[in-house]
Amino acid sequence: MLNQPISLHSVSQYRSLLTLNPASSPVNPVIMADDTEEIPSELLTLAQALLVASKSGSLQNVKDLLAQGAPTWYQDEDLGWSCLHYAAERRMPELLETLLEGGAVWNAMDSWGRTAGEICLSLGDRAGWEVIRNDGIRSEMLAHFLGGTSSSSSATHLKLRANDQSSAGNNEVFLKSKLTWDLGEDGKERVLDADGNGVMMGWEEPLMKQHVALMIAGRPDTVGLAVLNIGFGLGIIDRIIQSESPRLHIIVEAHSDVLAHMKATGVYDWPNVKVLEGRWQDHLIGKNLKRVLELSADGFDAIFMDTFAEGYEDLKTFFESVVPDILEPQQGVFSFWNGLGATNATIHAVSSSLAELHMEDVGLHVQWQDVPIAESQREEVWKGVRRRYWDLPGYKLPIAKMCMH
Ligand SMILES: C[S@@+](CC[C@H](N)C(=O)[O-])C[C@H]1O[C@@H](n2cnc3c(N)ncnc32)[C@H](O)[C@@H]1O
Repeated sequence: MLNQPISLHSVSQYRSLLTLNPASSPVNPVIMADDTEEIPSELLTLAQALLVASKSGSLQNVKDLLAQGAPTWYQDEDLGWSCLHYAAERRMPELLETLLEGGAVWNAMDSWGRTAGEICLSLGDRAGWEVIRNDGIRSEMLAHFLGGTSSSSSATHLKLRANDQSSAGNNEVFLKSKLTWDLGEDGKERVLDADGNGVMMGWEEPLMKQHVALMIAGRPDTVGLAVLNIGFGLGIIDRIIQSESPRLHIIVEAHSDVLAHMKATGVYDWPNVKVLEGRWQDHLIGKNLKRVLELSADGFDAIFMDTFAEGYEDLKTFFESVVPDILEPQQGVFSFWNGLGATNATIHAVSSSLAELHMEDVGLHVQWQDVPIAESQREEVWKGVRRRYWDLPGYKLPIAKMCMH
């Protein structure tokens, strides 16, 4: 596609905060109008003509400019809009297709962190949005096959491992960070790290309920279930799992403050609970995995993954290298907190689809449940929290099972 540096978007997972707000994300320099001294004047003229044509010209006009080499990566100074943003306002899917074929970047963000996809959504233009989303999936898959997503070989692709050394972006730093438990202004319990990032917040309880309902729903004998949960946090999901009386309930937790809290509140004494202290990587990768399987020889009926300050690559390692070996192959369900691209609807959709394709690669077939979460949009929920880790009205909840061929 193109080699110019464009806005760099980090897709974070697990409440890491390197999302899409330009004020807080590690954004590469966007090529905007104020960088004009770096752009040869003929190219600049073509770039500006393409913005105008995308905004109000004909499709042929846009095609002609692309044929002349007009750059699709240029974003104007006022709004930070690219040709794709202007085209998105016109509800012309074919125009979007033409620009994307001409090299426009599906996830270029404007000054407010919105992609052209958000413009389509705000206008109710589903067809236009799908054109952009599908291009995003194609382009991210291609980047993945070429090995470009986890390294930073191209600044235009989703960066699946956030380059953030703070507590919210680096698991090692987080695990040394002091945690505090308090009540938010919404009256709900929350746990914050030393930087004031929300590690887990009470507004998520209905979501956690939904995860358990969908993982365990329709199972006739919940008493017989073996469940594995990664990441205790506030223990919301573990309490819900306990109410289903599983025969085995393993909790893997790495943070010493959380472990101390669990001891102090009697979690270690819950029926059939076994707490594995340490990182999931220590217990579930390599030879130690065997020890966990000895606790449930047929594998686990439900596995849930919800950590903090880890990236998509960690989640991918989990579902590639752990899940297929320990999920009960007939009925077992794997689910995870889907915080992928959590502040931008288009990026949430594209990164969820990318995860789906990666799961298919290892024989996990995923179905998505669209869950509305109006609660997360309330202002008081986020008072006293450094940054929102979630900013969407809807959540794509994954339910994955091994494909039986
Ligand atoms: C978001 S909270 C989990 C919330 C939980 N689902 C609930 O319902 O309350 C994330 C938890 O994962 C733990 N954690 C982070 N990295 C981990 C790792 N690599 N292995 C195991 N636990 C980890 C954190 O200490 C934290 O307790």
